[in-house]
Amino acid sequence: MSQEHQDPDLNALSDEGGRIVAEELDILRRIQERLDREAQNAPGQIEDLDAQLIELRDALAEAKEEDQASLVEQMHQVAALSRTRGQGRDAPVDPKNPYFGHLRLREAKSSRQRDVLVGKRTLLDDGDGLSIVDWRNAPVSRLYYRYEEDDEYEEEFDARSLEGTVMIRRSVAVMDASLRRVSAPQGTFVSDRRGRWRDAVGAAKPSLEGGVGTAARVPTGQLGVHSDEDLPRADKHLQEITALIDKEQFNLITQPESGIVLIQGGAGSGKTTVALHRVAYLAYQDRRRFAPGKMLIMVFNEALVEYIRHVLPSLGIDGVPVTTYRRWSTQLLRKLKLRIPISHVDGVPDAVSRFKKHPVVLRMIDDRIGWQLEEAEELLKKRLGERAGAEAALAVWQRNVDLPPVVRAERTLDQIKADVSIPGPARAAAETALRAIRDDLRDVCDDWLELMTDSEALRTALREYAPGVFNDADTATIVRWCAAKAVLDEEPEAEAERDEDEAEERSEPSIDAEPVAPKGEADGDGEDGEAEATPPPRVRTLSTGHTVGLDPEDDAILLRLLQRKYGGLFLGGKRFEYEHIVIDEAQDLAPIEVRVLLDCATDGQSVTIAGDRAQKMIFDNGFVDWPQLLGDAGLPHVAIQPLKITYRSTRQVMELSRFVLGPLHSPEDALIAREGAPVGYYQFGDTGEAVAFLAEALRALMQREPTASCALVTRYPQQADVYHDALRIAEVPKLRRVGRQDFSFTPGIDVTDVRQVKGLEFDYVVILDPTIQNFPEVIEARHLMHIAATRAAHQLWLVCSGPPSKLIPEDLIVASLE
Ligand SMILES: Nc1ncnc2c1ncn2[C@@H]1O[C@H](COP(=O)(O)OP(=O)(O)OP(=O)(O)O)[C@@H](O)[C@H]1O
Repeated sequence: MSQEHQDPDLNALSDEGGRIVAEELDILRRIQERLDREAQNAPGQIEDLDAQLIELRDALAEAKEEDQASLVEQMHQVAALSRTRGQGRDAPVDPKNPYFGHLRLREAKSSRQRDVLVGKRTLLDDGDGLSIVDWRNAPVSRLYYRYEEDDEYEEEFDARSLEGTVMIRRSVAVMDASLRRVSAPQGTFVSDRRGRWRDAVGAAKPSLEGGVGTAARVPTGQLGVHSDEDLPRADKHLQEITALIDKEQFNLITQPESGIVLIQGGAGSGKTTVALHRVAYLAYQDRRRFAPGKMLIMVFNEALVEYIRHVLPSLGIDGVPVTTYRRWSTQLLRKLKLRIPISHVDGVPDAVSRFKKHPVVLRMIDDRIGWQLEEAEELLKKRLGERAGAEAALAVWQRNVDLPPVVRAERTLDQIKADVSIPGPARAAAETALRAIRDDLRDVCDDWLELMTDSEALRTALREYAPGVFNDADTATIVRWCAAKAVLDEEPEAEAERDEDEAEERSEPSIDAEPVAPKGEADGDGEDGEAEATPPPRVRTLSTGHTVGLDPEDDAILLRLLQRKYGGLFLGGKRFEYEHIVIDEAQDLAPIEVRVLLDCATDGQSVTIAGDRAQKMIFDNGFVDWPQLLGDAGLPHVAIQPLKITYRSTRQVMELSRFVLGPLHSPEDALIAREGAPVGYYQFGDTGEAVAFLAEALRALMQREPTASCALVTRYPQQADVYHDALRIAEVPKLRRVGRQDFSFTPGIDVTDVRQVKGLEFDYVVILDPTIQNFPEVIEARHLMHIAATRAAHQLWLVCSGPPSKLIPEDLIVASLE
């Protein structure tokens, strides 16, 4: 039902609130009437946008100064529309949800006022002074994101400087064609479904002042801070987030298309939000270059894959592959058809995993390639001997020094073959040598086997490049485990005979291999199809009963070897690459993995890296801080862009989370978060008592706030099983046990363990049994408890049925006993 059919009741608002809301209702009505008119009058009519552009350009040349601003703006809008339509992806303004921001601008020169609305599509001004600008149309929407109400603005549009004052800046929520919320500097006003408007309380934005006095008051022992389920909440609708994006976030989203943007931000500061909006922004700027299939979003776990896939359509970028590193690398390696079967073994010893993620491996790869090239040159020289033309042939090889090794050998071979100025005998000798060199350089499986099984070289590298990192026992484990990989070099006879075609398929990758479309490679959809198309994964079983296969960490090593040898990854003769790559939660990747990803970006390296040093979950990748990761990944000069405001969690949650982090938290980070309900600590003698208390609180919560999401988070999965079973018996509604990242992202109660919840968000979080055993005073426990706590948007409880962890502030525990 649209707003016009309702009878809004503004009686409960102050005069100012009433005036603001009435003004917004009027604008919405005018826009909706116009959209109705357009839909009736000209269904399917396609405007000649090019003609409009030319008209506007001519008008601009002759326009009076006071009209220029509006004309330039319209030109931008038409140009943007034209770009979108040119790709056949036009979508009209959605009358149910036409815009989310409102600016009233007064131009300095003409003193004329115009209303510019910001939304997800463009609607040109048809003379009534109202237009909608696509938020991705940066020159215009920049005014919305960069300026506050009453600010004077000065912006360059196409080399013209436009000046004026922002008279009004409001964000609005239109849901199902009805205006439901208006946020203005004067206040936030909300309407229920029946059109009754009121002032919103407790909705203060995070600010440096801390919004004192706006905390939602919650009776002790009650889970839940919202009394009115009718109230639309900011954090549940991504479209609204687009309205709320702040200046710093917008600056990051609209960074130049090329180059690496590294975002460091605390939990809930909007890193993922910024990264996804950046993808949408780039796609809008250049749909051809940043087509969905040419971008990649790499996230930490399957739950985030699912969550982001849900979100992409609302940003207009569905079709962008979203995946995890593991899935991506395994699928890619299978497509590359190496002669070693791509199947992984479990139970990799910690020391081995740590070694394979350590930058030492990058150095070992570089060293190995260095030796190979030296040996190659020696061989070439030896074969050429004193023959006439030897120097000329050698000079060709040396001239190609900057090419990737395999390409260098191939190119040199071709050039020498074609160079008739080199006498025949020298040419023939060079050709023989170069063929052998090329074949040797191409064999990355051999490289990998050598790296793993040359025990002496391994020991030396560990000693030299990672002194003190691996002790003698670690080194022994690494050498032993890796040496066993030698067996992968042997093709079991039965298998080789069983399927000759298959063996053929697994031959060394070649730049001229059969074409395989890169699209779908990493989009996750191919997982099943992938399994069908690729030889079933196999491992070798030794007589000892041990299975030998690749370790998960080997994927990155093999991919890196291929990149170094071939100058990239090639599928079907084409470089496998992306126009833009998002790497989320980058602190949990190893430098070698980041390096592999970066080298999958096209020239210009358009990459967004987001992460938080405080949210480490992988502890064996050697991550200490960004400068070191960037250095190891070959990016020493990338600037780190901070996001400082916490949007997800309240000040109370963040204060507790900082205490939990202890020395891992950098004290210079200011805490900017909105006020909220106090963190609750509840101590019980045993689990049964805790369950009884929780069951009551959760039942009441689900009754009061049926749309709420709540996570009950344990340290270990088995503990989640226990709580889940007990709560189920206690008939807690909408209860789910989430054990394998299979969140439904719907209202209800998810019982899960801390490793599942990374990157996610819930209205309420209860950490179950934060005891001294579950969360001891060690780095890993600090990070894990911090991650669990910062998933809470509104309220956090700690429910403990054992001696409490030292990571919980003493005064919180004491207060709970009073
Ligand atoms: N400018 C903003 N105004 C209001 N809410 C915002 C803003 N930016 C982000 N948010 C909201 O804050 C929450 C956290 O955002 P997001 O998940 O992007 O943060 P993050 O930094 O990736 O978090 P984490 O590192 O904890 O996973 C989301 O609900 C998001 O919609």
